[in-house]
Amino acid sequence: MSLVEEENKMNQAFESIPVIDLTDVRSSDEAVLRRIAQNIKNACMESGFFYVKNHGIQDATLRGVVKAMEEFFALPLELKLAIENVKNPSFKGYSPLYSGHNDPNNKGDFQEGFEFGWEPLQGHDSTATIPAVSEDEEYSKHDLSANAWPVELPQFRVAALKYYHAALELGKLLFPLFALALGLPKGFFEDKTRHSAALMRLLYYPPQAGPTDEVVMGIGQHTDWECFTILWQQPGIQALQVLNSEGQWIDAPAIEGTLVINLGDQFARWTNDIFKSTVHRAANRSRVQRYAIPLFFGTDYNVRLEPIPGCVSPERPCKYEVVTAGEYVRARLKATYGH
Ligand SMILES: O=C(O)CCC(=O)C(=O)O
Ligand SMILES: [Fe+2]
Repeated sequence: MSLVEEENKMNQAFESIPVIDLTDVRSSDEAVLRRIAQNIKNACMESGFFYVKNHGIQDATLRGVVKAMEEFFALPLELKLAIENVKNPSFKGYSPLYSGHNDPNNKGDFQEGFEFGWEPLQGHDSTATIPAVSEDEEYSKHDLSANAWPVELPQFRVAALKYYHAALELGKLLFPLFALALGLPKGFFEDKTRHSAALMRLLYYPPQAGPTDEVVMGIGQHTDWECFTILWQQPGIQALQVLNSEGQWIDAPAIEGTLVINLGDQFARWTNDIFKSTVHRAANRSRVQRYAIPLFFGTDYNVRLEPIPGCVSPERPCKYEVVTAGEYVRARLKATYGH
């Protein structure tokens, strides 16, 4: 059965998000990988969201980055504004409250953020990754420019990059599984993900207890733009919600020991919407601060987002104009953050 035919048989709106066990993700046995890929495929076709457990990222690495975030966001505002993203040619650095407009109908996202991209981390084994470069001059400034670290906190950079590299490694293990899930050779995305167009955002959501105001969300409803996002969310606080096809917001609780993986628009474009890039939002209605860390993992900026065979048919023609990943991300950045 082709992917289009399989899709036609699915008509139930999802009501929960599955947890997938990655214990065997490093296996060299393709049959083992195929079993994991089958679970991933179901989740991708249904909601585009799943949790992963036994993902291999050390607790200490996560504790390190969370401590670093707490210290960073507690700095006086003027020190954070010294590295505000608008001062950086590739918009790395700090973003203040309300500066993002993920939902253009909102008054701004009620979150602070810190964004950075690939940088080598000495003594860590994923330094073999080459930095993002683009053959397209227009986009190269976006991925090549240096990160903007806070000088006051030297440990912040180390802790953030340690987690970045660990999450990047996990992301690289997932691409072959997505390829298998789509019935493609395992290495299909290899030559399309050489430069790790992966951006990490450290997010801080101040508490928003009190009467619910739908207009003030921590992050307004949106889809992500890349292939997939690896999201760590702080345990113990319910904030993230995912919209199903019946217009219901389904809670995506923070499950201890897991990460959320959600697909973004690049995968929706590769697959002509057979893999879902689903609308989601988050608001911290608790009385304590909440932290979250997405890593947005895309293909290289010069890669054209063309539909994969099996995802188009005469009844399901290609829904999207073919653009490069860089063109797409840049257009979304402009619409959301004005740069
Ligand atoms: O904070 C969260 O749980 C979600 C963040 C998110 O959706 C994003 O940054 O794209
Ligand atoms: Fe998102």
